Amino acid sequence: MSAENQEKKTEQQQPTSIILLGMAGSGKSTVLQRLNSYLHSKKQPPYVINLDPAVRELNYNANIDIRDTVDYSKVMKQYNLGPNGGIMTSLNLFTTKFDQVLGLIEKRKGSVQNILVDTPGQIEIFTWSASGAIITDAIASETPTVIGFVVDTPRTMAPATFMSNMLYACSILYKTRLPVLLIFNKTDVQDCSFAEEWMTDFEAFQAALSSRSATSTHESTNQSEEPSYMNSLMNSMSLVLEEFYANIKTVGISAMTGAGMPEFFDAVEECRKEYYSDYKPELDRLRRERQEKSDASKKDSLDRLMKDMKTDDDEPIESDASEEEGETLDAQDVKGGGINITNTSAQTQAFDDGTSWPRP
Ligand SMILES: Nc1nc2c(ncn2[C@@H]2O[C@H](COP(=O)(O)OP(=O)(O)OP(=O)(O)O)[C@@H](O)[C@H]2O)c(=O)[nH]1
Repeated sequence: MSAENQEKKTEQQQPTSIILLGMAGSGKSTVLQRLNSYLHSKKQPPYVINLDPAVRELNYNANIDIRDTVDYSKVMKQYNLGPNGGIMTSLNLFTTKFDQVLGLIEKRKGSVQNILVDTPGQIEIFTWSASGAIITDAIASETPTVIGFVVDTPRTMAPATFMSNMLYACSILYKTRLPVLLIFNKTDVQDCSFAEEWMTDFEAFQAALSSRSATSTHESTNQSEEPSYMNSLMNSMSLVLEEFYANIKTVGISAMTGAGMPEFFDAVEECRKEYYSDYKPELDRLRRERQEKSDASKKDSLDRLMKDMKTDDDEPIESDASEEEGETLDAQDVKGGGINITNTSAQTQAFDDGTSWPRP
């Protein structure tokens, strides 16, 4: 088999990771539950990861659940944090062990077709934190990854809410560099055709803006109360987002009734193709650049060290003192430059270091 065919075959065997993001209450967990049950009904059970440490009850069975590893309420108490700080710190602690999650994903690659990832309700904690970026990058470097941005369709009928969602989705696209699928959820309450029209027809969005208040989901009869700066700002934004609209995929679903599931997976398949054609080459290029930079900096340090050693003492160095005394360096000493990194008492209590991952 040629190398190209072999590569294609390996690509086909990779499961697709779908990371669900969205504003609080948009329905991420319900969507995940629906996707999970749909895939089970198709005899293609997915691998499910919950990254929300603060959720009380999950309405699906997660293979990996952050709550099994980090105790969110203990983290809050011991570090004196509020709810958002607690979620962020829990995610940071979990990220330190994410290599184990990747190991489990690696093992399941041949047997699952989809990996579903649920994220914390407070979207900014995941999208704008270092740990969120590390987790997303780690998953995306391991498997073809799609960001599923869940939108609450009935609420997005207000032009300002619609625009906020679009700007957020756009910022996530630029931040993660991964294919984004806009999931218009709750179509049992409100059909999403109006939003798709606003995305393709600028005049339709303008007409909606002039017939209702920017923050209202209904058409208004009293148009004089509309602040005109808001309308013109949103008109301009809509024009700016034209390029984004042209390249983004959308799908309407109802997590409640299960409508739109086949269309959802068709759209995911399209995004997966995009990942391989557009995103993966870019990710590989960035990774190569990072590697080259790190190699160059290592070589530079080594050269300087050799130079210093030569000027300090012109005689060649024959043996290391520790070797003479029969001591050996362990990996920890080498990596930490002799500094011992220890867990704080709070860390050891809140973060169960010895956890063997449940239900892998
Ligand atoms: N009618 C309708 N309601 C839905 C649908 N999907 C979710 N909901 C409701 O929306 C509310 C929020 O759903 P969740 O799944 O908790 O949303 P979430 O985004 O995970 O919430 P956080 O994690 O707290 O941000 C719940 O009351 C759900 O029952 C849907 O397709 N149709």
